[in-house]
Amino acid sequence: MEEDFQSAYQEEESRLNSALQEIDTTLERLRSIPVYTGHEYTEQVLEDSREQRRKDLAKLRQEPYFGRLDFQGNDENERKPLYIGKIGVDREQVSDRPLVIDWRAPVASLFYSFTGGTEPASYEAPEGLIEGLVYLKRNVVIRKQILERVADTYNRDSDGPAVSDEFLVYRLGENKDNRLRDIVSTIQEEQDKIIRAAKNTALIIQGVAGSGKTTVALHRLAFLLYQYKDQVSAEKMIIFAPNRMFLDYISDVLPELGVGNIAQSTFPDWAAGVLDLTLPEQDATETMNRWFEAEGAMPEITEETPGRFKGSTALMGIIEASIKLLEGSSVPEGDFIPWEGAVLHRSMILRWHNEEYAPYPPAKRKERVMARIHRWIEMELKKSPSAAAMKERKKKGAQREKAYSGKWPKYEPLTIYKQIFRAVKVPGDWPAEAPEEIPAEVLKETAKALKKGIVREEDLPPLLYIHYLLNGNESVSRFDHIVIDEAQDFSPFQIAILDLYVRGHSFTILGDLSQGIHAYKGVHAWDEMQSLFAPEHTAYHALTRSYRSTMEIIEFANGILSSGVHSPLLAVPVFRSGNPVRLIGYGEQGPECPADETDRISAVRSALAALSGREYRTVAVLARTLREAQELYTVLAAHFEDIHLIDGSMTQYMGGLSVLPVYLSKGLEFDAVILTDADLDHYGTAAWDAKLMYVGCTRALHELWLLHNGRMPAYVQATGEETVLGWPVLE
Ligand SMILES: Nc1ncnc2c1ncn2[C@@H]1O[C@H](COP(=O)(O)OP(=O)(O)OP(=O)(O)O)[C@@H](O)[C@H]1O
Repeated sequence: MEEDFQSAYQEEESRLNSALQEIDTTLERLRSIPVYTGHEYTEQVLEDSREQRRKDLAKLRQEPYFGRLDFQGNDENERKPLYIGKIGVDREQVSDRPLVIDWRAPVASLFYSFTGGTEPASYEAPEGLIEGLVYLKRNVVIRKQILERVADTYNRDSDGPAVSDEFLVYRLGENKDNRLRDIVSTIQEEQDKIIRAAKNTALIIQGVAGSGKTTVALHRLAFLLYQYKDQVSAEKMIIFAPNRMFLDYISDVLPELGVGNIAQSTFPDWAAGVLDLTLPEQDATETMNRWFEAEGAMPEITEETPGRFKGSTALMGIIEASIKLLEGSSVPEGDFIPWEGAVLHRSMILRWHNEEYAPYPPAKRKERVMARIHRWIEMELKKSPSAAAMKERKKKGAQREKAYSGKWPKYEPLTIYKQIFRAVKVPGDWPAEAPEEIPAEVLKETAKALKKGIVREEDLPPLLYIHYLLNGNESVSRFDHIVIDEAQDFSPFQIAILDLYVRGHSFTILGDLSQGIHAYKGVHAWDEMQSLFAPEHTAYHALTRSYRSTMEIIEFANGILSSGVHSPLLAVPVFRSGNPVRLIGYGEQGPECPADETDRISAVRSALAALSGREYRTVAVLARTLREAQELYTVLAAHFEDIHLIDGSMTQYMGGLSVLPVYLSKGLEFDAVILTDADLDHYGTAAWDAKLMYVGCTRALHELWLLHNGRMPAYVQATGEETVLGWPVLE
């Protein structure tokens, strides 16, 4: 075994040296060609491609590839070692086998999809299905040109037919810094299927916590840019994420994959841009406070909860009907008379409006009709008997034109939205009462907020829809692809709106219903979203394997899922074992928690002190509410360096020691997590409380400690080998 390893290592070292030499020689040759700065088009194109190659090779020199796959196609007479890296590079002689194959290339898909066994494997190439035998799947770790590790994940010539998880487990065991990383060297089969799925589909992915949803979505973007390079561009792709700090957290992955310029936004930021609205900055925080900071049980969520109703397609119907009503009565009453003696009959204006410009949306239609009226005025002016009369008429005509334009309905989304909720005076022929389909409580609350000038996040989809119905989307350039992360917090209405702004229903929609802590506005079942698309335009995938946490943490979190969240979607762990989950009561004593240090803050301090010897790079203290997080932070800041409070307003994730309310931890991960207040005073027995607890527990990669004062909810079960009670014994 050791001998095999030695020889594999030597073989790879010598291949690395020759690859580096080849890269250097090519690079030297390319650098010796003078840079072309002239105006000849063909020369410019050649120079661009040389420059791209110089850049690729310079990058490749540090870490040329990460994997090797030995494959022999059925119609080939020898097995070929294929080296797979983040960037593909051809040899100087293009007919030769590439020096490095891009991980997104068709043949490289075998590196991910091959799951062992002696049967032939196949991949889809442009020329058709290629079948053959895989002999070797090998991971190599190269850093700064040094070969650090060689691990065979599959070897046909050895005994075991299965693909080994050893390298994956090694990778997962590493400590993390403050950024999400690429996973090109260890993408798993079920993830690869999603990454390489066809472009024009609304993919809906339900994935348990830590199943790689965010990571997979980012790799998928890189794949789409490679596979459909003539049809899509990075500038026309967008990622929607829950907040700006999360966008910062994921911001390194795409550049690592050689992809730049993809827009990243939160839905409110994007919507505010389309609507040209300035949203009050505190809005999201206010909504969070309403739902997460209140004492006692969460209010019941029904279809009449404002966020749920305003996110429903029922409201879309109400808006459509209201705009129709407005449109039907938009041409002002009476003929248009620019000055005495000239008459443009309303019947003519109606003909323009209802027939000639009928295909245009209302706001555009009004623009066209008014432009036509303007042209009519100019023709009439020419009939003036004298220059003086013309001047007089011109002045009067302009005034009346302006007045006439003012009599049209105000085609402005916020005004119409306020009218629908009867927060302002409604147009003359609208009924005084609001549409009866709007639940009374929603009507009252929304009208009250709108009268005060408050626009909430939940008001954005309806506002956008009104904007769309008024103006159409002809003038905006549509996206080539949209990624929606944490999609369980999105409403069907949001998705329906985004579908108007993307070509070919090209979506990657990822989320986890078990983490649906924003159920007051998000979906409760994926069908709510899937039913927006025709069956041939949508596909559903489930990711059940979880990569983030140790087996102990996953098993423990599964207990919360099954007995608290009541979800059948349990996570399947990778075989990576770590320390047991620790449950500690404040009142308990231990060698690291002296008798007098029995309160909450002392317990957290003791826990942090105990963990500090373990060299974790990111540690989180998760409180139940923001207020409690703030209190903890104030005290801890005096004792610990590199400590940060995450309060929802941050735009950057700093790593180190973070103190935050549990609901803001969604999407993030930490080497170690201390979840304070894991007791019945802070987490009730409802599924929603269990979801919050599940989110908190699944943030931990290697270590999870729960501190509690008194009884814990029944779904926190201290059974089995994966948990241990009390403080650790001093080592
Ligand atoms: N195939 C893989 N190889 C190595 N690491 C992986 C793989 N898949 C996922 N991971 C790691 O697992 C962790 C979780 O990934 P990610 O945050 O993308 O998951 P998620 O499903 O979005 O999680 P959550 O819903 O809990 O926020 C990350 O550290 C990621 O690097």
